[in-house]
Order: sequence, then C-alpha cells, then structure tokens
Amino acid sequence: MTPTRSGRILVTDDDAAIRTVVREALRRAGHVVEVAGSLAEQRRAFAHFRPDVLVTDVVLPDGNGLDAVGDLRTSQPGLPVIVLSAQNTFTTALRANEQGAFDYLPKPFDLGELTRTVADALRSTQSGEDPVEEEPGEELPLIGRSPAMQEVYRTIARVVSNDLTVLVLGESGTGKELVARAIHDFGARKAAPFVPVNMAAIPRELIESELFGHERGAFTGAAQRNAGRFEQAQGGTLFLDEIGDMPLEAQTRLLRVLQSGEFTPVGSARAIRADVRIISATHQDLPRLTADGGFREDLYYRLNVVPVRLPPLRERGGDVALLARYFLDRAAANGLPRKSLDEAAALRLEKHGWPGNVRELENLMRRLAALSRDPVIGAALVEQQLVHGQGGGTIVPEASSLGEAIEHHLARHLASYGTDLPPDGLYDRLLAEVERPLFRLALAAVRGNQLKAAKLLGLNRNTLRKKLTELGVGPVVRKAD
Ligand SMILES: Nc1ncnc2c1ncn2[C@@H]1O[C@H](COP(=O)(O)OP(=O)(O)OP(=O)(O)O)[C@@H](O)[C@H]1O
Repeated sequence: MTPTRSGRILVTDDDAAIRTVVREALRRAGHVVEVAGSLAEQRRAFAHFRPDVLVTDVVLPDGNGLDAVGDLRTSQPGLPVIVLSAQNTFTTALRANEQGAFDYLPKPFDLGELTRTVADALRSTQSGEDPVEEEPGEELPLIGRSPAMQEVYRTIARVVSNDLTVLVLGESGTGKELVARAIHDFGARKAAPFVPVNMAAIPRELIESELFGHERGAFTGAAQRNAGRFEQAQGGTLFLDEIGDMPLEAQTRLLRVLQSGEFTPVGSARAIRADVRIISATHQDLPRLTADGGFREDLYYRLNVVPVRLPPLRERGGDVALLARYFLDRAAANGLPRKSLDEAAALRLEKHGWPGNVRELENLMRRLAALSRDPVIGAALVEQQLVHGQGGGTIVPEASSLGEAIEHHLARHLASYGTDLPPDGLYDRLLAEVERPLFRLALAAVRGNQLKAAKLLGLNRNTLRKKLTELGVGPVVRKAD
C-alpha cells in the first residue's frame, strides 16, 4: 500500500500500547512518527519535530490535551489536530470542535479510520512530502498488517492497561505465546516476571506441585521446598498454555484458586495470596470441549473474559511475504547468510496453505537462508522446499489408513518445530490425542453408556472409566463444587 502523501505525525497518548499500535499503523502507511506520553513530552517533541499533524488524547497525566491545542496552534497556525478520547461524550466532541480540531475519534477507534483521517488532514494542509520507505516494525514483536491482525492489535491495546483475564485462541504456531508476551510487555506488570507453563507437557500427577509449589517432604522425593509457577509469577503474568489439555481434576483446583485468589502449596497449611494476571491459550475448540465434558464450563467462563482470536496464517492476506522477509532479517541477525526474497518467491509463499502457521514459515525461511546459494531466493527453491523439504507440504496424499493419517499429522507437527525439539511428553500427548476422539465417538455411539462403550472398545469397564477420568472425557460439568 503506497500512501498518496506522507507526513510527520506526532502522537500523544499516555497509554503505551495505544502509542505503539498507532505509531506502527502510521509508519506502515508511510509516515514519519514521533510519540509522546504527556503534555511535557508533547511540547518537547513539538519543538524539534515540527509535525504536520498532531494526534492527541484528551486526558493526559499532566493536563488536558485539548487545552494545549490552542498554544500549539499559536506557534503553528493551521496545524490539523486529531483528537482521540475515551470520554466519548458529546461535550468532548464539542470541545474538540471548538478548539478547531480537524477530527474527533472516540476510543476504541479503528486504526484504518485513523490512518484515513490522518491522510485527509495532510491533504488539507497541502504540505506533505514524498512517500517514505516503510520501516519494518522493529519495536512491535508482532508482525502483520492484514485486517485480521489489526483486529488482534486493537484487542491487545484494550487489555494491556488493565488486569483482565485473557484467553488466546488459535491454531498451533499462530503466535499465541507471542501475543501473551506482548500483553505482558506493554502492560503495568512488565517489570515483574512472565511465567509460561505448558499444561500439555506436565505429567498429571505433577500438575498441582508444578502450579502451586510444594513444601519440603510433601511427597517422596520432595527434598526441599519448591516455589510453583503461581509463586514465581507473583506481581507478573502467568501464561497457561494448552489449557484445553488440563485434566479435569486440575481444572477444579485451578478454578478454586481463581475464585478465592489464593493458592496453597502441596503439603502446606498456609494459603498464599495470588497476585498474578492470567493469560491462557489453546489450539482446541474450547466450547466444544466444554460441551463434550472435557472442560469445566465454569472455568471456561472465568478464563474467557477477553478472547483474542488469532487468525491462521492462510487468512492473513499479504502478511506472509512481510513475515517471510522479517524472518530472513532475523536469520541474518542470528548469523545465517543475509538473503532476500524475489517477488515470484513471495507470491508462491502467499499461495501455500501453512498448516503449521507462522512457526512453519519461520522454520522454512531459516532453512531457505541456509540453503540458498544465491543472495536472492527465487520461486524454484521455495517450491522445492515446500514440496520436498522437511516442512512437509501442501501436497499430503490421501491417507489410506489411520496409521498413515497419524503419521502425516505427526510429521507435520514435528516439522513445524524445525530444528527445535517439541515440548517433552510427546508419546503421552499423541496417545491422548488419539484416545480422546476414540472414546468420545464410542460413548456417543452408545448414548453415553459406559458399559456398552467398554464392550464396543473391547476394554474392561474399570479401565475405560479410569482412562476417561485421566483424559478428562466425561459428563458435562456445570457448576463449581
Ligand atoms: N505475528 C508474528 N510476528 C512475528 N513472529 C511471529 C508472529 N506470530 C508468531 N511468530 C513466531 O512464530 C513462532 C510460533 O509462535 P508461538 O510459539 O507464539 O505460537 P503458538 O500459537 O503459541 O504455538 P503453539 O500452539 O504450538 O504453542 C514463534 O517463534 C514466534 O516468535
């Protein structure tokens, strides 16, 4: 997207997340952007930066953004001012108008609308410059400017300044952990730890002590006191990844902690107040899992206060090439040869289905940077790596048996990690992945009658019951006990 006119834009907002998101959007539209967090910073930036357009919030830590407009206008008559405000009252809009503001955008605003308003404001001044080169988003860890990602940025911007519980949903490799980190890094808890914990990788018997810690001698092998993840995350953020894989009994314990705001280490009589922000994530269809009885409905509602839906890469039109080039830059920064991508290669990448999402693309780009003899990567090498490379490919033959289907699935899953190893516990996770649908289908076929399901499966009834509890497949749980 080439802007018709670019300019120098000063953005004043006390919310760091909004500053970042707006700066990023305007830079991508080709403008030169400076940001300020207060009126004092705005005055300083104004003096040396001489903006063509000012975008300002109303409520700032050291005064009212609208009051300052008059002074700035005296030194630069005709300066277009775009007012952003969360005080979406008619009075704010009126005052903005009185101060001669070019436009007034109530918060939350649409980034596309803001970009359009800035372009209109610049046109009104006739003082634009030639379009500038777009800069890569070096400060924002999340790359992408598709409409689907803009929606994600807006949701993030809305949750960074508060402590609301966030549930990040998206296919494997879409960047769920990265989003959780961004929410932490741009929020008030950024100086405290961000503690990730992968629920799919912890053996069920260790989940409680892993999350809540244990006292010395709490169980065989507990030689000393161990702080759990909740304690490690005090003051910060606890990221519960693969929450859909949490066994039901652990879900009940987690729910109690969330309800009471306290946790008790295993073997301790003393409850500890939990001061953590919870962000959880899953690639699973949680409403369906809940309906099937594999996930507690009450816990689902507690975790799903603000959902962030990460689109699969195939739905982020135009972002593939952007990300691909970003990963090539990153590979070069990490010591791999510096390579670029030609347009045909970028187009070929955009056409791929990306079952492993951004992770698959990242690994492919690393591989291409290492393999390409040419400094410019062309479509032929991309094609060859997509079809024959270890990344698996678009062309997955129709599986003729369950084993073959599993093999394809597993091969693709493993390939998505590239040279990294997947989290431990692969055997159990894979078995659980196969067993869960098998048991659900068997139960559904016999209308939930466990005796009949056991017969159908050729399993002992007690074995089946034990497995169902272990895997968290069971009747729908509706209330906290
Ligand atoms: N928008 C993005 N911009 C830049 N890098 C990204 C983006 N999204 C994902 N990545 C990168 O892709 C890789 C996978 O992302 P991440 O681990 O956050 O995915 P995930 O959804 O949590 O995966 P899983 O479900 O397998 O745990 C990481 O290396 C991450 O840095």
